Amino acid sequence: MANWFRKESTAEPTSTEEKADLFEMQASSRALSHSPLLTVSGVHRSFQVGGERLEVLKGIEMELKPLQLVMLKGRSGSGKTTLLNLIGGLDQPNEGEIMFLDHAFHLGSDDERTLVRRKEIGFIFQSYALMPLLSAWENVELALRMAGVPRSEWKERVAYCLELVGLGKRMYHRPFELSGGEQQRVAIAKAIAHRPSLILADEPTAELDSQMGAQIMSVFRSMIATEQVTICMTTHDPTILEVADHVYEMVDGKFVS
Ligand SMILES: Nc1ncnc2c1ncn2[C@@H]1O[C@H](COP(=O)(O)OP(=O)(O)OP(=O)(O)O)[C@@H](O)[C@H]1O
Repeated sequence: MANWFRKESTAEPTSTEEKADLFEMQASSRALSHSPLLTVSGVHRSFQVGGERLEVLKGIEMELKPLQLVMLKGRSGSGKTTLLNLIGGLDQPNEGEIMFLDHAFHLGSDDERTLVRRKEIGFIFQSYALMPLLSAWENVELALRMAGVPRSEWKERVAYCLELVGLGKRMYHRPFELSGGEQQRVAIAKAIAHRPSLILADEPTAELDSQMGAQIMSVFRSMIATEQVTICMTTHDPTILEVADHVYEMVDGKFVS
């Protein structure tokens, strides 16, 4: 663990609880300081496909500042999801650095990145990724259980998150009893429930009509204000891009300005 936690005090955290406390302290001090939440420097990612090497990311430089809504745009296959996976610690670069809070995602082991991810990152996918047999309430509760949030906090937090996304009256519906926009709002409540500092969303509005897409963006905006979260998402939709604080355009594995 020596490389993983930057020493801001002389005592290394040892237990999972101590590490969790440290994450929270780092996240809140980061939000106050306005220094970047995430920095990507010189990142390359390639894949071996058959006998060939496919260069997908070719030197990415990027920064996410606290409380920003940042969007990645680019043609299909340009590398947006590959980058989102690296930022979320689901994958590692072949070259370059990814610093998230004070964690070096390019160096950490799978287990170390998983620990940070569970605590600090929420994911939202185009296809909602809800458990079909569980109600909206149970889906959000499951996210809290997975993140190790004490059971005593679940009830209040689940109710709060579902209210935040405007589903106060649909808490006990199962996914098939909800519209696409409502299902995506459950997915958002799930992603935010454990109080992450970063939300990563891959095409969160792609399955929705423009009115529902606009509603999701308005939920994102209120989440940034009330939950002190930073959001990085991919989109193809030009009307949605207008809402962003910053847009990175990817062309063939690189950002163009
Ligand atoms: N694990 C992998 N192995 C091999 N090739 C991969 C892998 N992951 C991604 N790729 C390739 O990398 C390229 C970029 O894929 P990526 O999913 O990042 O694009 P994208 O910009 O998100 O596209 P879309 O908008 O269609 O989702 C594609 O050509 C894809 O086939």
